[in-house]
Amino acid sequence: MDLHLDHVTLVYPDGDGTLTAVDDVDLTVPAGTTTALLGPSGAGKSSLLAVAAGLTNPTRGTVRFGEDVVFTPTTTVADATRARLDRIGMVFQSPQLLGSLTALEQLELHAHLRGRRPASVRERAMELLDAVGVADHAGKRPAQLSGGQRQRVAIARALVGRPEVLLVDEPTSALDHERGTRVVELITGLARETGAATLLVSHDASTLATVDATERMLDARLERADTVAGRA
Ligand SMILES: Nc1ncnc2c1ncn2[C@@H]1O[C@H](COP(=O)(O)OP(=O)(O)OP(=O)(O)O)[C@@H](O)[C@H]1O
Repeated sequence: MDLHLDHVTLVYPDGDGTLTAVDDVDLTVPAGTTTALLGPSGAGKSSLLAVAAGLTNPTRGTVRFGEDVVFTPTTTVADATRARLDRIGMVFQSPQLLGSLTALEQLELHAHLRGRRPASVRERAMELLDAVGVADHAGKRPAQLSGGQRQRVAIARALVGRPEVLLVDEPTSALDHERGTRVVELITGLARETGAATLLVSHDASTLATVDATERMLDARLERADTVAGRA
């Protein structure tokens, strides 16, 4: 399913006034592809991701999956939570794994919370741990894994519910260039295989060789690609 942000604006209250963190952004991420979102600190990247994830409603505009309007200015918390559980996978800057669970259990719990049938979950979870290169560590807890391995488990966990949309916030910030590049490559490959429309926020353009498209955000707006190329 394609991800569409249609005229998305997000305004925060700010003292006596307001702050426009996202200003009339139009963006489509086709199913199975990965779009990277770059831009300086404070440009609005995390705010845009939060709207795409239904963590906050847009002030104006809508988020669609295909033709299906999923988040609007009036979406209820219950509907947003349900859509997030059923249809969206998220990877955060830090892996946010549960300390007492093994890698495999992190995925199983996540799938069960999403109401997936137990019988199919273990097989899918092992497939994904294999796909991200940590199948040999399925029985280990986070403290027994390296930073890169933990991030790989978090990526597998985000995909275990078979999400239509995958949202990734700075997955490489704790990794060196080599590992960061490999994690982005892994995400773009999995997006292609699973058909998830993937939006990936990054600070580090040098790790993005494998993404399908790059957008740059500045002062709450998207710059178009030709503008970016002109400035590169
Ligand atoms: N909850 C909030 N309330 C008020 N203002 C906020 C809130 N969250 C973010 N902002 C402001 O919105 C603007 C965009 O912030 P955002 O975190 O989306 O930027 P970013 O591009 O993700 O930055 P970074 O790369 O540093 O994470 C900033 O001016 C920020 O101060």
